[in-house]
Amino acid sequence: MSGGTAALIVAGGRGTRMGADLPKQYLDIGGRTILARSVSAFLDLPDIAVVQVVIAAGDEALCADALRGLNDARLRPPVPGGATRALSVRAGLDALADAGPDHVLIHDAARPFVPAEVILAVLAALGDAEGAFAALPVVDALWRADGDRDYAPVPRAGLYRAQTPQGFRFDAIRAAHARAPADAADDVEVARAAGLEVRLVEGSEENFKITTEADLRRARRHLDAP
Ligand SMILES: Nc1ccn([C@@H]2O[C@H](COP(=O)(O)OP(=O)(O)OP(=O)(O)O)[C@@H](O)[C@H]2O)c(=O)n1
Ligand SMILES: C[C@](O)(CO)[C@H](O)COP(=O)(O)O
Repeated sequence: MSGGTAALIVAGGRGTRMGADLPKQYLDIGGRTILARSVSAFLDLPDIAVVQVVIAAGDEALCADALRGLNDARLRPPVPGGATRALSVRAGLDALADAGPDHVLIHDAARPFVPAEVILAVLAALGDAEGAFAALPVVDALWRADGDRDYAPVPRAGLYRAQTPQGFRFDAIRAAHARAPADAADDVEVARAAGLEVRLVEGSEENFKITTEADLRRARRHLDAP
């Protein structure tokens, strides 16, 4: 493959905040794993030419079980990530280099309900920007708390909650990640530090990240919703 758009699904975390017996991306929701749902969201789109999953070293059997039945030539064998999300992204970008994509959409495996329209909106924005990401405005009052008695209001005007996918020109984000700190919060931070122009596009409340057990209950309710 040369050109086109790659999807990079980061699944190298341990899910410590979930506190489950398995890393959260391998948990089943409604008969499919979180990882399989996230990967399928991109395989369902003909716009995606190749999908690369990044896992923690040693998770190969868990990943194979999680993705069993996903027989799509665009899905590459998983590669090992790193100790942080940024290092996992870097490993995934390096693994994609031989495919030579024009663009890459970087997505958390922990966001299994990403709507196609959000993915396509990020992809469309890459038509005339070096990067684009899904985000939602903060709509609740924000407080900075120190314990349950000492807190102060935080102005929320102009604040957004970043989601994924976060999409970029492939060569630009790969070069940026090669120089990025291992603790970069997300790929927008890496891109902007490298001077890339990154657009914000509307995300979705359906595109929530499964982080804690409460999110797992929310996800199961989401599937039952009419
Ligand atoms: N070293 C890491 C850490 C995180 N991730 C991925 O980045 C996404 C967002 O990270 P997060 O929700 O924080 O997942 P975990 O790191 O697994 O969660 P926790 O912080 O609770 O351990 C997840 O799909 C996770 O698998 C990754 O690929 N490599
Ligand atoms: C990248 C991200 O999804 C943007 O909101 C989020 O930062 C990933 O979760 P983490 O807990 O920060 O690893």
